[in-house]
Amino acid sequence: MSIPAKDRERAQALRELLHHHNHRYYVLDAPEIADAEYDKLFRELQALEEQHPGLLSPDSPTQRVGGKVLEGFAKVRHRVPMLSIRTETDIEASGARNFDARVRRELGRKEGDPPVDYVAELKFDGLAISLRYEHGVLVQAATRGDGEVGEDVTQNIRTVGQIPLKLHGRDVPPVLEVRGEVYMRRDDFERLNEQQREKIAKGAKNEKTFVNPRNAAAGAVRQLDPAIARQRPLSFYAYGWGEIVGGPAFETHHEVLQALKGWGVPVSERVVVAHGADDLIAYHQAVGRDRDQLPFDIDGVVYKVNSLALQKQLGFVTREPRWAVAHKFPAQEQMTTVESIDVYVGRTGKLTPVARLQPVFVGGVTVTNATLHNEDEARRKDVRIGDTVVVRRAGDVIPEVVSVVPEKRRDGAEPFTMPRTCPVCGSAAVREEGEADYRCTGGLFCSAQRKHAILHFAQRRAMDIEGLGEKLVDQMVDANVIRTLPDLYRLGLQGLVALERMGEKSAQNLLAALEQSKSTTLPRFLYGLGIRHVGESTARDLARHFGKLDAIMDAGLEQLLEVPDVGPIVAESVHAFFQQPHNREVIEQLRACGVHWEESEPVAQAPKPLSGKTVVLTGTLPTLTRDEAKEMLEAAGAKVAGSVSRKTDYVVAGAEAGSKLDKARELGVAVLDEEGLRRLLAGTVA
Ligand SMILES: NC(=O)c1ccc[n+]([C@@H]2O[C@H](COP(=O)([O-])OP(=O)(O)OC[C@H]3O[C@@H](n4cnc5c(N)ncnc54)[C@H](O)[C@@H]3O)[C@@H](O)[C@H]2O)c1
Ligand SMILES: [Zn+2]
Repeated sequence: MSIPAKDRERAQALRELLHHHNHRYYVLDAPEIADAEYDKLFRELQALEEQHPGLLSPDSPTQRVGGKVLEGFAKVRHRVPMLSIRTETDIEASGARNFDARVRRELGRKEGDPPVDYVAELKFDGLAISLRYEHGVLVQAATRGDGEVGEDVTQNIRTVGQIPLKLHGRDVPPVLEVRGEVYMRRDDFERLNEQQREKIAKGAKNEKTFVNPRNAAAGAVRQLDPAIARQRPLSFYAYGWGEIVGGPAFETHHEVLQALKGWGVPVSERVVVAHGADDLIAYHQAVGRDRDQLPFDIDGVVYKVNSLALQKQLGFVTREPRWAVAHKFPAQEQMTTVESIDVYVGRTGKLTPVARLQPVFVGGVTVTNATLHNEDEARRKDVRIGDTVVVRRAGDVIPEVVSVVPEKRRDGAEPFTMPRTCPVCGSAAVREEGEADYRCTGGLFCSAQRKHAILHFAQRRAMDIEGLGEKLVDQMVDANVIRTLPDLYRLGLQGLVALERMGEKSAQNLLAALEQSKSTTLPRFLYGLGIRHVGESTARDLARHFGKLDAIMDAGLEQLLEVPDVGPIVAESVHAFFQQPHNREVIEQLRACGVHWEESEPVAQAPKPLSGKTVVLTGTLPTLTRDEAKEMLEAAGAKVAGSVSRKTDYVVAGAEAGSKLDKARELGVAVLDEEGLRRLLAGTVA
């Protein structure tokens, strides 16, 4: 039967595509597509070739293990080929039955015959390596390469602390090839990428970040410079073997793993012997549950027939043994593109940059966006619009962008910058010193913060509006009955009763509570405005100090700083809040609605003795620590600066004062000792 032209063309296209991605993945350690996507293309080609065996060619990616030997490494011909593993396509735990059924069929087992014994292992997501020990000494380490010929990476592998250079214990075979996976733990990976980002930020040209731990591990092992390989933290687990000459006779796979462990080779604690399909299913489920807690990535589990005699009987097909299968878990990482970076405003005014993604199925759900947390984080990861990114969703954790695929960045993509105004209401967005987040300062006006603002305003310790709870606020805001605080005082009976689940009686009660709340105090009202850092006690301090709301609204930073217990952060926050015209407008409207309180005259405050003065501390004082002196000065209103300039009013110098004292003398700044400092604080020095 002839093969339709379209199938022939598709198969050709798939072969080329897969060759390309193999090269990126196995040779360059820099994949451009997610594994799940690669697997899909791979299966499509497999299906076409099964349907039309005439399409099969020996160089098809389906017929050989993917790797190629990198120039610069010596070649190693494997005495026993390093194969791949067939992947079970049914991703459900019950998929283990397919493998068991296949094995039983091929072994000619009938229903009622005893179950086959298997070994179940984790499928580590790293790089296969073959370690050759001769008389117990590591003599060569090789990558899998194309399965027949790999790369000699002995120098690099010697730097992996977990790999013994010498085996110990009894009966070590004179020749022993240990096969296993070199991998990178997740925390080591995050740390490595962090360092890479720092290097790149400092202008290093030939550095890059890695897409995932697997590629980082592969890149480290296949690094031509062992000094660089040494800096990459790698780990290792053994799961098999190649050539063995001499030594004890083994009957099962599990026995060999135990022997390897005895000789000092790391073998995972999670290797188990399983009797039949049910045990395999239970293993798949248990590992699936624990997966997120493991310190390294696995992409599934592997089942192997335990008996070596049965393994031999089952044999191989082209690139895979018939006695083993990989049973994968849903991918936790996928690649996708960033369509835009939006800034989301939370109910308390916090601005969060969010990457809007081309929808992608990862970790069992379709993900359309991933938080970038804050400005520093977005900059650190350097995510830009149009970028191809790796998105990770593990367990119930919210999806996050792990890394950017640097090769796929468009020309001219701009780094992300945080807007300086709130994208919802246009008020200034500010980031306080020492904080990671920007916040909208339009608390009373911003629709993103509406519900929060109303609830805060209504609470018992603020305006005390009884009956105005969370459910009702949600309902009124969602129905657009209330947009800003003054709307509360414009509610009528009709409007309220029209709300669902609102009886006439409760509506009347609410109106009465609102009416009553109009008569309040300045501290309650101030607190109710929800100004950041203004709690009840600060509201009281402000009210007492200024007496009148207008005085607070018009106060400059200097004046605010004169209030006892008000420091720069609070002053800045109060100032910024009342600078927003929208906030002032809302306050005017509230007053126009009849909200009132008794104002008073400002409390005459003894001015702080050192207001407006700048002091520099240097050297060691006889009895005060630097922090104590600083605290005392600040409490007296002084600013404590780090360096001496013409603006410095005093330098307080202790023992071993250095260049700051010289500078003070040079500029003619007054110099005090501890005694002088105490007099200054007491107000007896001018
Ligand atoms: N994204 C891409 O562009 C791209 C390209 C090529 C391949 N890939 C991915 O590579 C994988 C195929 O590669 P593969 O042929 O190496 O097969 P594989 O990784 O799926 O399975 C075989 C490998 O599993 C490893 N392994 C881990 N734990 C094991 C255990 N307990 N017992 C035995 N082996 C264990 C070994 O290194 C072995 O070589 C697929 O997941 C595919 O998606 C991706
Ligand atoms: Zn806003």
